[in-house]
Amino acid sequence: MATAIFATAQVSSSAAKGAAFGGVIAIRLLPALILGPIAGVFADRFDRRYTMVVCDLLRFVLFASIPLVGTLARNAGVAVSWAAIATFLIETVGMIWAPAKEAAVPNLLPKGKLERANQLSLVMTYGVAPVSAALTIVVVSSLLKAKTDTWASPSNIALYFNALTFLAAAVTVFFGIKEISGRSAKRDKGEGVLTQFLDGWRYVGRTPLVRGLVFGMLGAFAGAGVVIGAGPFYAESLGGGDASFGMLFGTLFVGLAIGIALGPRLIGTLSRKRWFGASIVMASCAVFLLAIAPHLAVAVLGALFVGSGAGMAFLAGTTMLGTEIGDDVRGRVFGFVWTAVRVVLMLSISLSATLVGFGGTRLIFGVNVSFTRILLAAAGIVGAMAGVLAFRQMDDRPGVPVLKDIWGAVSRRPLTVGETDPGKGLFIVFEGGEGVGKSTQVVKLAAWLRLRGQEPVVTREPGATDIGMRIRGLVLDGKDDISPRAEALLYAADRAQHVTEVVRPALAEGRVVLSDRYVDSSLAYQGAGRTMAADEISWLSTWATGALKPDLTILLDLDPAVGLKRAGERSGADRIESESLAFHERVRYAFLDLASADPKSYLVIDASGDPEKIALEIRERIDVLLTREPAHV
Ligand SMILES: Nc1ncnc2c1ncn2[C@@H]1O[C@H](COP(=O)(O)OP(=O)(O)OP(=O)(O)O)[C@@H](O)[C@H]1O
Ligand SMILES: Cc1cn([C@H]2C[C@H](O)[C@@H](COP(=O)(O)O)O2)c(=O)[nH]c1=O
Repeated sequence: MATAIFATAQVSSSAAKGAAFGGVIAIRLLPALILGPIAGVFADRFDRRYTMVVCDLLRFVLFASIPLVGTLARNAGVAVSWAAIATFLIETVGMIWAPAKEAAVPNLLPKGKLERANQLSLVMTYGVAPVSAALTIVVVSSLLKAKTDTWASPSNIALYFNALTFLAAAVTVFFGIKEISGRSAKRDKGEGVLTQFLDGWRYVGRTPLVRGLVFGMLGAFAGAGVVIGAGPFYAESLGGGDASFGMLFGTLFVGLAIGIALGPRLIGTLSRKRWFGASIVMASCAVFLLAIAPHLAVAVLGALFVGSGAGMAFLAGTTMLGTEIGDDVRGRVFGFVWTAVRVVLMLSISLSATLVGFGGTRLIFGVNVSFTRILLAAAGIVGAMAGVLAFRQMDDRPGVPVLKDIWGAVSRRPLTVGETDPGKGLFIVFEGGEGVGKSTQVVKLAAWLRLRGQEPVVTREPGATDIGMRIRGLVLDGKDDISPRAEALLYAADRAQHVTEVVRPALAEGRVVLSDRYVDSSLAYQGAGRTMAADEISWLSTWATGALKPDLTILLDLDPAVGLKRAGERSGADRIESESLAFHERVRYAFLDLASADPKSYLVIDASGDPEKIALEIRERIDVLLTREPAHV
């Protein structure tokens, strides 16, 4: 806004003002075309914190230079030319900054909190920031009305302020968020820039999830572009003018905010992959409703649904880009998606505005139909097709009826698998990496419970049943190459038998069950360790256990290097213990992520301390649980 207003302020005729405004906007989009495809390589190749800091410092200097050059040159031609060049450079730098930032954020948060973080970020970016910017510019303009020709004109002040925000961001990221550099130290694998660039494109092409995300996002943005481009003519076709257009546009944004703010609460546990496709289909159907709306009231309803569908799809899409795509390629995927989205949006806005301008009205079956409506109907159909395509590419619950699944999630009765009453017992699970002391603590807690007159059932995974023992032999002792999917299924099979044969009967009798490992081990080892999709592993375990959840999970957290050393001193390394340290580090962080996403269900303990102190900490928590639940005493 500041740069476009600055450019228009430098010229006087209305044609020149229009050209200056449009020129600045066009220049802002140009770098996306030129630089977008390789911007992601920067984010994957270099330290993301330094990339962000350097980009912000450059933007600070460039923004400040626009009013400075204007004041010093005292020549409209020079000022506007430099504004255009600086704007181009700012946008170019922004193209490099954005994938670095987007790729860094998922490493700073537990996976379970990323959706919340994205909600906050989207509301700030598209809600709070533009409104505050518009208000600031109104206030600054009215305060400085008399000083339009000096260095302190409103647009100059806005630009200096803008420059300072980038300086503040650079300082914050450099000194305050050092963790951004944390997990990226081993990223440079000696590959050339071109190889990394091509690898990124190949990854987008061959990964169904990313393909689905790209189809869906591009379809949604093309539809949004058509709605924006055709908007003024559409308002006319409803018999309204600028006020109707303003109302529809405003409603679209209200819908967007509603989708982003309330969507996750509405759909509860529905698979995010299904939610993404379904939201695009919903937004596209609403675009079709706009096309056939007979009057403004129906069109306002349509705009509300277009906005909320788009908001939900945007939130689900950005969250999945963060949670489902590996750190090493995430920058390139973000770079690719943002570039494609900008180009599609720009093209669809300008093409649709041009087309409806020339299109006029057509006579169809004796009815006068404006070309705007035909275009909107086509956009609705294309968008819905993109949504269905995305849904099919990404569906993680094939065979589960879609509408029933959505209704189950909305009505809080998700279509889980054979969910049964867990009984009145207490189910305590010990989790953590290798050698953290789970078995040691299970024995200590069992002994304490016996002193209190309880007879706990002590069990473990894998291997608590006869079948489980054979599975344990296969997954841990065998030298065979087991594929990740087969491994996940073997652990799930052990778990199904374990729950049916040992855990549920004991809980039904009201006993306390202490299990050394459960579902979280699969999420951590097969999900994060083997880098399989977490929600697929989760679904498999839910199916295997009939959705039986522990009452408390005690997570013993320890540096894997220390744990593996402890375990190695005890016995030789098995198939999983022999995995790399990086594998075990991923496992550790996955356990911590799970605990921080649901802190009430976990007790996280530093396992490097004295075993007796750890046992005391556990007893204190169990004591509270047993006292609160008289059935177990
Ligand atoms: N807090 C502790 N400090 C030091 N050593 C410990 C501690 N707790 C347990 N150990 C020792 O570490 C080794 C591994 O402990 P334990 O078998 O209880 O771990 P675990 O988590 O069950 O391991 P795994 O998952 O590999 O079966 C044992 O030799 C045990 O005596
Ligand atoms: C339940 C479960 C376990 N694992 C792995 C984790 C360990 O390496 C072994 C079990 O050995 P322990 O000495 O009994 O702790 O199996 C896994 O990868 N996935 C799982 O679901």
